[in-house]
Amino acid sequence: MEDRPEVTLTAKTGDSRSTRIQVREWTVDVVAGPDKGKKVTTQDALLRVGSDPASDLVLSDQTVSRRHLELERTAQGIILRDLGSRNGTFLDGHQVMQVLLQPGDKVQLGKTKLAIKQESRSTEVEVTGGADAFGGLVGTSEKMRVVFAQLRSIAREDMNLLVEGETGTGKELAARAVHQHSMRRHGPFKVVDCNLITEEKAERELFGGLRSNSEEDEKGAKGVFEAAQGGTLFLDEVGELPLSLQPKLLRVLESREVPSLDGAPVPVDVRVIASTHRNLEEDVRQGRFRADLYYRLAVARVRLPPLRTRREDIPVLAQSLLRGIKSSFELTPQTLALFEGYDWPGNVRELRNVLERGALMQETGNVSWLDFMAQPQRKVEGQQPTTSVAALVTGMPYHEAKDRVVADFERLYFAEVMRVSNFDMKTAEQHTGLSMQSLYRLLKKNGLRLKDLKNAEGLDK
Ligand SMILES: Nc1ncnc2c1ncn2[C@@H]1O[C@H](COP(=O)(O)OP(=O)(O)OP(=O)(O)O)[C@@H](O)[C@H]1O
Repeated sequence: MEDRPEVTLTAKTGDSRSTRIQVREWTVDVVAGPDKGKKVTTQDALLRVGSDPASDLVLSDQTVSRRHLELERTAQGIILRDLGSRNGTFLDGHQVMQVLLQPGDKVQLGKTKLAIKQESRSTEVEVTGGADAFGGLVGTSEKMRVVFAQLRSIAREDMNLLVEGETGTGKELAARAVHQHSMRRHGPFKVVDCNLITEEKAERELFGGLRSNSEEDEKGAKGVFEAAQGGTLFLDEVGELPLSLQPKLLRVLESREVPSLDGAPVPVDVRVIASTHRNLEEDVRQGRFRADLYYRLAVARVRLPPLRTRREDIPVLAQSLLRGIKSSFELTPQTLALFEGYDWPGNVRELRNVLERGALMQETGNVSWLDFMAQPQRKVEGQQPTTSVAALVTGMPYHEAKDRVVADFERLYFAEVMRVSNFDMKTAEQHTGLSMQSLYRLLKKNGLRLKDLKNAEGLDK
């Protein structure tokens, strides 16, 4: 780094209603190692480095861990955080876990060396002062207010949008908010989980052209593009769409029509919002995702920041989520401090899950909040597992008690079903008797991701 990183998000002008913010670009250069010459330039506040294809800077260096380190641009400068890498992160030969980078620092990880520098280029973003929500998204941090401003202006245009972010950061909520603030708000909002789109299902479920001979299809089930006519189609986890199907999706996006039963094309008027937790640009470079499709989808791009980089949002989010789960429980300053000190790997979804369980326990029993957080090292040693939720809700009105028990049951049930199904969705489909689509949505609703469940079993290193 030539210059010490300065404050990169600065309120420049503005009154109580509106503020203009300068967002500076910064670059991470690989200056030594197998990926020498590779670089990433970003305006985002967070950049993840590792061999995992979902990283922002993906390294092929075998001595680098999948999730090796992250760099966060803050008002104080750029903070480097090692993410528990196998071979460690070094500055001037000293191993570091978390450090504020100084000008000229070179970061060593495995055989790779990185140089980080702030660019002089910047973009001005107008944010509305005091706006702490957009649609269902809540947040008072500057990072979220920038996101709200971006989403608000994208909603007014009718362009396709790619929403990026880690699991549970609110990508689907952002897509819904854009729909609600767009000219299409009176039209439908349809969701497709691209994880579930197989070759066989694609024609029927996505494009609706070729239909099988089943009775349901005879009745004229439409593909989801037709069903979203006049509205918005949300392609959840678009990076999971098989390569073989990508040209078909591209064709629909380009021609704005889908084939009908009789073969004649039907015009479709749909805005597409896609989401991904992956680094799709890297997938394009690696040939896992078609470049032409990527550019069609990512006409506008918005990145949702992880919760650990905007801890100041936690109190307002927690209050809002508690209202959502109709809990009258009041969070103490101690609990909020505990929440603010935690990293929330599952982001806002994990916060919601912790609040659901924790509020119930605090209202009825007296169990530590630490019990519900995912990071095992934060759990209190020697504490007994919590007793059955059913036993704790008898003092509540019936409907409220039922909702609480069902939520608790679903989480336990699906986590166990996935475990005994060896984390195979097909097997779980048979076990549960649910359709793949319902199973997937129930897993998602309960904050259960296959990857995390496997991780917990030590299967996905
Ligand atoms: N900023 C926010 N304000 C309020 N609630 C939020 C926010 N972000 C996420 N949530 C809540 O967290 C949960 C997860 O959100 P959502 O499903 O939109 O995340 P996602 O990024 O699409 O997750 P995934 O990648 O796992 O599909 C939902 O209950 C949502 O209401």
